[in-house]
Amino acid sequence: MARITLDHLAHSYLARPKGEDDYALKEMNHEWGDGEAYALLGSSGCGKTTLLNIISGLLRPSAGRVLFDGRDVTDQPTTARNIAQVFQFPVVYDTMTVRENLAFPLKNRGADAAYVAKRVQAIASVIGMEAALDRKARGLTADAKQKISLGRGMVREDVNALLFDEPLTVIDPHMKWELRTQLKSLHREFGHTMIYVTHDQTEALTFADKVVVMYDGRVVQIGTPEELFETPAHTFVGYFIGSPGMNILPAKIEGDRALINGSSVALGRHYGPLAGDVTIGVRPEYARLSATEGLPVRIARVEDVGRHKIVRAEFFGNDINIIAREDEAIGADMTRVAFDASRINVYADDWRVEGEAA
Ligand SMILES: Nc1ncnc2c1ncn2[C@@H]1O[C@H](COP(=O)(O)OP(=O)(O)OP(=O)(O)O)[C@@H](O)[C@H]1O
Repeated sequence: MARITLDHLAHSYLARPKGEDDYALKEMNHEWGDGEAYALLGSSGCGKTTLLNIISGLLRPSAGRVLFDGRDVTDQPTTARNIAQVFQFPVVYDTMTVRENLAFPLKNRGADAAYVAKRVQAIASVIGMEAALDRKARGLTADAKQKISLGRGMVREDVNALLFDEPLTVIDPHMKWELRTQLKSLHREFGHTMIYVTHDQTEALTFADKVVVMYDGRVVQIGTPEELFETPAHTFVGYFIGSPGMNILPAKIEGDRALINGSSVALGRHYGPLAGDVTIGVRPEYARLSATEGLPVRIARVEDVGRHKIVRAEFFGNDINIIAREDEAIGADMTRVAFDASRINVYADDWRVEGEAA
């Protein structure tokens, strides 16, 4: 397994990039820990696949270096990097049996027969295909073929890293959950460095120790699911993670208070003067309706989603979402919203500002 270093890494698909906008990946410097499971999360076109292809060696970056355990691999082809990859669509040999497909990466490297047999059996059990081991891959469903691809990706124990590019797209929803859980337990067992590309936050949050959130060619935050929830480093993270995402409300900050349309809201921390476009971020979980407390709000509708209710409302001309308990009565007298001061984040030009203890 390897520690992966991205050193002044940047990529443009243009031959002569002029400004920053011409870069699919803006310059980044990161070190990803040996044996950790990372999810690369972001919306379509933010650069996830570009970054994964640079790490795997399918793409040479236009600037910077990639290092595995401190060793420069930037100019090495994929085959020399000793990594396993699983793509969105199945890569299997139709004329081979499931067993032969799973054994292929091991036999290719000259592993001995007893080890291959044992390992194939273990992986077949992880992907739930023990009963189909002697069937030809031809004729299997796309779902089953993708499970074989996942198995082939995981069969070798000696790889530097395991890279997944949206591998569960063709898998049915129930199996998705099961495979994700299996991947996670496999990671615990073998400690592979894993990088998993997805645009699905549930997939990212259940799979990864650390989630790398990308936006517009940049890594905007690397954090645990809890950090992304509690202290999003960028408003995009606040908005993208959570269901619904964080409320972003224009405000003026004065010390330990935010002014919204002239009304004052307590903050958990103290802030110095801020430049740029200033907003506060409040998760719907940390906003509550009240008859007496807080600022005026107008409820537009209430959605009962089973576990809780999502209240869609208007707040000084902005949309705001509030999560209410399932058993909470929402009467006509609920005309105010109050926020949990210690959970409010402050942003200047979309980046989180770290306040001082009040
Ligand atoms: N081969 C290419 N040539 C030119 N531009 C490309 C190429 N591949 C990707 N891009 C551009 O680079 C940017 C990043 O694309 P990339 O595929 O890395 O994003 P992504 O986050 O993986 O998106 P998706 O989830 O849709 O796969 C996009 O603007 C895309 O249009």
